[in-house]
Amino acid sequence: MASVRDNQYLDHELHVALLAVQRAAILTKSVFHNHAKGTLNKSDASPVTIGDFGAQALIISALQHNFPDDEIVAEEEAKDLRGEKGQEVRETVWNLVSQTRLENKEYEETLGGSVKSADAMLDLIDKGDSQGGGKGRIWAIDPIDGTKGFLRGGQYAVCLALMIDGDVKVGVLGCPNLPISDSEPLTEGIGKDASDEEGKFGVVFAAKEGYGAVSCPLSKRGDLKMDEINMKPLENVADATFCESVEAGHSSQGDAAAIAKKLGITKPSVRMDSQAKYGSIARGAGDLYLRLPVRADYVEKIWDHAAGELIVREAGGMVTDSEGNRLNFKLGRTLKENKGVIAAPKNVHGKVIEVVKEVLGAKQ
Ligand SMILES: Nc1ncnc2c1ncn2[C@@H]1O[C@H](COP(=O)(O)O)[C@@H](OP(=O)(O)O)[C@H]1O
Ligand SMILES: [Mg+2]
Ligand SMILES: [Mg+2]
Ligand SMILES: [Mg+2]
Repeated sequence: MASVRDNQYLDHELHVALLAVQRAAILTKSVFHNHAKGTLNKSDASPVTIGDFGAQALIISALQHNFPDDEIVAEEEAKDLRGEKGQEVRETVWNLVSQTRLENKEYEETLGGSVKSADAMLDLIDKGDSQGGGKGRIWAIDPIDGTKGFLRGGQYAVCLALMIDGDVKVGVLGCPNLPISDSEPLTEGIGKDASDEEGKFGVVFAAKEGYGAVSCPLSKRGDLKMDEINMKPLENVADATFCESVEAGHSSQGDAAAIAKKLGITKPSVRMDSQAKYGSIARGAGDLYLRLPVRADYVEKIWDHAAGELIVREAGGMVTDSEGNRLNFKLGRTLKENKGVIAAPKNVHGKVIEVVKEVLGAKQ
């Protein structure tokens, strides 16, 4: 198979996305270790931190520099950082954004260098307000996915995807707290080699549609030494390790346990925040990702899935909703046609969906 690296189609996009995610991950890592996280509560009562704002500003700055005509759907907005009320948080975020750069100067130039001012930073954050849809080039950004994990010291991911006419073409996930090595077992917390070592920390996963998936250590320089990754072959679904959200409010852990039992799975679930779940199964550290609706009225957001979905598919897996339908990224900022997410190796995906339908159907 052609690899992510050996074809020029969308190569600049992939390169910029990889560098932008690495730079943003340097910022989030520094917040994770050195700062009060400056948590605010959003209107839906979910948290957002200075790390989320700073990472979004840096990623959008890099995209605007390289692809000024592209649209951007990003999770956060700058409203709470504006005016007198927002001054303190704004200044903290600005400090972070103005100080964070890749150590490799050439790479930093590729990203367009620093943001010019605090006001420019706020405007960049608000450039992520596209309504999305099925036409043209649209980037989806989740600057910190798994904010609750980030606050708890668990897993989180910096997520960036490019959609063209509603199809995900490029996906990048920076996971600063996952083990660097693809052969480490599935982990809930910080991997033993995830700490700084020659400027390396955690892992970045990437995929380009039709060209496979890769992983590479995150590094302060922005170096890109990529290895191909693949889902682990799984002959018997009963032997699977499955992962799910740490947050019971995001995915029904009771339904997942019932599904696992019916599939004959005996290993306990690995609970992990964020799209690190997609990256982990794509590199064969686990087999299944089950995300089962808790509330009928919740609609999944495109930035929570776009990058991870492509990475799992390109690593040889299949990703659908709980009814077996592909995720539809063409409908705006949300996946309004889909409920839940089931990611699995292709050969067992049908069996898993059958059991998911039985278990969810029996509740109605
Ligand atoms: N009721 C709900 N059901 C499913 N997902 C939810 C949810 N409420 C919030 N989320 C999403 O779950 C994401 C985290 O997923 P996970 O549980 O896999 O770590 C959050 O992303 P953010 O942390 O970017 O806000 C948020 O968008
Ligand atoms: Mg959020
Ligand atoms: Mg998210
Ligand atoms: Mg987020």
